[in-house]
Amino acid sequence: MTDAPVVDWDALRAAARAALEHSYAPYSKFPVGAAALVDDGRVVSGANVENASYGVTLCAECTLVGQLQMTGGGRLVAFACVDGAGNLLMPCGRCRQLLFEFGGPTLLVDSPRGTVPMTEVLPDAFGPHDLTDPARTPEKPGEAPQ
Ligand SMILES: O=c1ccn([C@H]2C[C@H](O)[C@@H](CO)O2)c(=O)[nH]1
Ligand SMILES: [Zn+2]
Repeated sequence: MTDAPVVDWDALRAAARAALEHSYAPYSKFPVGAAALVDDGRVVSGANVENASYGVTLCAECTLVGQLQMTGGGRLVAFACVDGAGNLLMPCGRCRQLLFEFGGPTLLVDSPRGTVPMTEVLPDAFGPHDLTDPARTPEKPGEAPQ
């Protein structure tokens, strides 16, 4: 049993708000900023990047995961996401799946009703553990199979 991680939620929310600066949301005019604590202490962030072909839009969580991978990978421990007014947002369905890959069931999500674990945000998640063929399954979430 590992101890609950120490999370500076104020700092994480501040990082999510800072990420808003990089949002490209000319169509929805709904900027989103996201930030996450990584198990090595890093904080990674992302912002939504929209497209004239609306469905091609990248949520803030997508660019956050891109930054995670491009700065050394690791496992997400805690996550926060805000709108342009700085209000906490819950990730959309697709992003819940995206976050599960890199945070697993213990990822803590900052929500308007308090901190909730991924098991509540995405119950009965489909994940790496469902790919039973070892050749296809990472050793642990966020770790690519060799
Ligand atoms: O979890 C979410 C949900 C929505 N958005 C973005 C996508 C789009 O640019 C805008 C309005 O849906 O909000 C995110 O970035 N993350
Ligand atoms: Zn999303």
